[in-house]
Amino acid sequence: TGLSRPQRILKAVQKNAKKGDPQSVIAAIDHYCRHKEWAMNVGDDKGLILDSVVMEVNPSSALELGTYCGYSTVRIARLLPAGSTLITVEFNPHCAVIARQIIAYAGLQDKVKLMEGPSGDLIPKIKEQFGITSFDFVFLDHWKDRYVPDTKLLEECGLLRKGSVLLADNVICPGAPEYLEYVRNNPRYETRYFPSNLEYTKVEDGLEKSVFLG
Ligand SMILES: Oc1cc(-c2ccc(F)cc2)cc2cccnc12
Ligand SMILES: [Mg+2]
Repeated sequence: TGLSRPQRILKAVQKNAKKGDPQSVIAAIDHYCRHKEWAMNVGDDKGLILDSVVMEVNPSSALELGTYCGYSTVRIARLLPAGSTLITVEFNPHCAVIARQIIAYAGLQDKVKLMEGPSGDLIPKIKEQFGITSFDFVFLDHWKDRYVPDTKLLEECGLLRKGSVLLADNVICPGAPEYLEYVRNNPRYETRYFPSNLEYTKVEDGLEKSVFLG
């Protein structure tokens, strides 16, 4: 009973962050999850790698699979150029409710479109719903058994183009072995592993960056 973990995270943001200041929202969540209670945000260590890849790609169109409370949504959207759109997909309606509030608190609601539902059902609807031809950048951070089917679906729906960059969280912990197998043995991808650690811990984890070659 009482507040859920996402609700406690939202409360920490409202208490410790400044409205309209994405960096303070990120810092408030990281402080709470490092010192009060762990949560499955990409976190500050892997977040620096995420930031550098987003800045390198400088995407006009970006997709995130797995919103959770919106921490990485804020990390990505804060770096997007004016006029760009980040679509984020969340399966859990309660998380979606919290994420919308955290994204709005950061002042990034105009750059972000949150879709609620299973990624496998929503990905085929993105083109018609948002008029997006393809994604420059995709962040995979949802359930690990969906990484391969959703990557194949993005290919089949023509949502990837030559040079599209996929960045996948948790390829070591909890692990996405089938996904690593898929991108590392596929001539249509140029892939590289960025070692880091599981959010707020010393446990090994990392991000796999894969460029679609068309
Ligand atoms: O970054 C993440 C971490 C974990 C996770 C949960 C329990 C552990 F003991 C270790 C890792 C799960 C995720 C599920 C979805 C997206 N990201 C996750
Ligand atoms: Mg993750």
